[in-house]
Amino acid sequence: MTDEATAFVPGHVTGFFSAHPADEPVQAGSRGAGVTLADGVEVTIRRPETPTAATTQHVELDGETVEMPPVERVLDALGVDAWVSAETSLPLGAGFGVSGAMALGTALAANRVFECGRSENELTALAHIAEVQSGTGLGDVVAQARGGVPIRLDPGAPGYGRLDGVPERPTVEYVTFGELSTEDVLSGDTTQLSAAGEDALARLVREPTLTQLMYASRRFAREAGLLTDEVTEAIRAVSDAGGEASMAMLGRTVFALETGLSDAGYDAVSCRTHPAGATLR
Ligand SMILES: Nc1ncnc2c1ncn2[C@@H]1O[C@H](COP(=O)(O)OP(=O)(O)O)[C@@H](O)[C@H]1O
Ligand SMILES: CC(C)(COP(=O)(O)O)[C@@H](O)C(=O)O
Repeated sequence: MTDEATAFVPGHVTGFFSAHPADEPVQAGSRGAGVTLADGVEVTIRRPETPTAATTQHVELDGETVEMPPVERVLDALGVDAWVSAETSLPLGAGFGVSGAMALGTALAANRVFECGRSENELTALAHIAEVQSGTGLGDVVAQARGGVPIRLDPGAPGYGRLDGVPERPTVEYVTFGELSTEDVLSGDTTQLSAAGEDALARLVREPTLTQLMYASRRFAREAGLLTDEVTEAIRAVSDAGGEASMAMLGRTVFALETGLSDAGYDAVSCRTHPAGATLR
């Protein structure tokens, strides 16, 4: 038995997606594609020192207490009380899948500390359901559990969702101009956005390459009406400098292949694709 465990979950930038609600959250989710990042989230789970109500569900991110509904849902689903502390270099709420990473990392680490006896698919499903029920994500968790450049062909947790991938592991750069509330977008009318997402997926399935991923993502961002001025300007500057960039969903963030953003004069963060899924340290 151990009193502490730590899991690493890669960040995940979605290039395009379509929303697929379902009566059962395990079957709900998104179709789409994106890139998992070696810049991720380390989630540590500890048994509460004094098991009182005030301390049992305590979530910290980079030393600050945060409200993180998906994490609390995961702990409730496992029937455990824990202290959760996470560290990341990624900005929260800006399209990097931080909430999904915290949910999946919590599931993996709590399973070890409290000896819940769940399998990887069961833990991925718990985190996926928690994100869907919280309205903070639809497809990040299953993408983060896979790693690489995931293509989400069918929505849902393992056993329902179906994934493939672009067989490349690019270095990407990213720059963020701020948050975009996932909850607000997903709780609105996603009809137009999802139609654009389905078109983008059909393109990528026909041509599963990085160039097509970036082209389909740019087209999606425009057709979904999600572009902001600074994002549009950065994408255009990367294109003018001969690179390929698009908007990270859902955030006021731009990601580009290789050195596209720095070549266009932006002070960007460079990051490798994460080749595998989430893992316990
Ligand atoms: N300072 C913060 N900024 C944005 N979200 C925050 C913050 N603190 C806590 N949260 C919670 O984190 C979650 C962010 O989820 P989401 O918008 O999907 O971002 P991400 O792309 O990082 O997953 C939301 O549940 C939100 O309530
Ligand atoms: C794009 C989004 C719906 C939200 O992503 P984030 O804002 O990073 O939580 C993601 O969960 C997906 O289904 O692809």
